[in-house]
Amino acid sequence: MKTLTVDLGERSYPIHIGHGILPLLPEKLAECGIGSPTPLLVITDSAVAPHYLKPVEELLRGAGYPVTTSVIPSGEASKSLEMLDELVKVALEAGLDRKSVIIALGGGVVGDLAGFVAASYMRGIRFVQVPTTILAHDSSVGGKVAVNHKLAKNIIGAFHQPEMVFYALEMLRTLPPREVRSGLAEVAKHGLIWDAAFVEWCESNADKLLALDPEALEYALYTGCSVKAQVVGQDERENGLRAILNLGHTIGHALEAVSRYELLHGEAISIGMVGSAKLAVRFGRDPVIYETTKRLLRKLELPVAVPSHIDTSEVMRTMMYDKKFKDGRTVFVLPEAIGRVEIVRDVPVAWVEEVVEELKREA
Ligand SMILES: NC(=O)c1ccc[n+]([C@@H]2O[C@H](COP(=O)([O-])OP(=O)(O)OC[C@H]3O[C@@H](n4cnc5c(N)ncnc54)[C@H](O)[C@@H]3O)[C@@H](O)[C@H]2O)c1
Ligand SMILES: O=C(O)C(=O)C[C@@H](O)[C@H](O)[C@H](O)COP(=O)(O)O
Ligand SMILES: [Zn+2]
Repeated sequence: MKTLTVDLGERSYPIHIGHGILPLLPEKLAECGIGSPTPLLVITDSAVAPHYLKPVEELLRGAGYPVTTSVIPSGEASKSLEMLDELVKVALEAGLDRKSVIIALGGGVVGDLAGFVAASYMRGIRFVQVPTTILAHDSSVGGKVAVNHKLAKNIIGAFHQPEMVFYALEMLRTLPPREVRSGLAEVAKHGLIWDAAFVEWCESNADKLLALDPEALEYALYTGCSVKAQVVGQDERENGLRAILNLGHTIGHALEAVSRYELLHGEAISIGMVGSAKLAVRFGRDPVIYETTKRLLRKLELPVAVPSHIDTSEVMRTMMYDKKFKDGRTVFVLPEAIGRVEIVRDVPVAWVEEVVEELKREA
């Protein structure tokens, strides 16, 4: 097992990562100040529960924790105010108080939702991330928790850091192949924003990653978590640097919403990252950036074009709700080289629209 730290002063926390570490969960909980008999509410989803809820529950009960469980429907639709309401009811009926702890056992949907329940229940209780997807190497770190509004993704949320991230990689074995690919988009993103050598490594090891080779996966997820931890450690609340983690997300979030979440998060972000590379080339950056980005994402078997049925004007309208846009002015994260990005203001809306159209023609 390896351990990283998200360095945030009194809100610092460990990320434990490794294969076969699940049995260590109670011990690691106790180490971060959540000793038994702290009451726990384990929130998970309907696709994760059949594999992992019972073992996790047995482990925790065996260590003396009183455990309540709640299983939400799997899928993005669960990141909603209705589900928040439902989980608050569960928490109240279980008698959770301000000393209780929520355990988010699942992917980014469970993590974002359960984290937001933790951020808002009784004005904030502690929570722990137990990620079960590749994508969640990103979502479980950094404390962005949220639900969606029908007009915009992640628009109702908070910054609420977990007490610990416990990443037992043996749980990734049951991931459907499409979810494996989707998660690899955020792995690629961490390379593209921060580490050119890691981008090269991902390209050379794409086959191993897609086949869930344990060693390759552990290296990639450790590296991805470490990039995220470094960025969040320098800018917890996205006053500057942290915005780089949004590479591909301005176009990507709009595509996700307009596709009614038919496109998975990583798929939409993959297309968005190709769009950002195209925009960078329009600003005079080296076309090699675009070619490398696209080649890497293709190697990871991710989509690199906008599905032809997506309506460009709806994408443009939805994009205007982006949290980075201020006073109607566009703000984009664009690559300036492989492994390095810049924040660019006032990207002409016409260029963005043309790029989305180009990406559609390439479908
Ligand atoms: N907070 C953040 O910083 C952040 C970062 C990136 C993404 N996100 C959010 O994360 C969400 C996407 O996360 P995701 O891709 O993990 O999606 P997800 O949570 O929906 O999980 C993907 C699918 O895999 C299933 N699943 C999860 N773990 C499994 C396992 N081990 N075995 C079998 N099936 C499993 C889930 O039930 C679901 O059907 C989006 O809502 C996105 O906005 C948040
Ligand atoms: O942690 C961050 O900061 C990120 O931007 C990570 C993204 O991968 C993630 O999708 C995040 O939820 C996007 O945040 P948002 O503030 O643009 O909704
Ligand atoms: Zn993301």
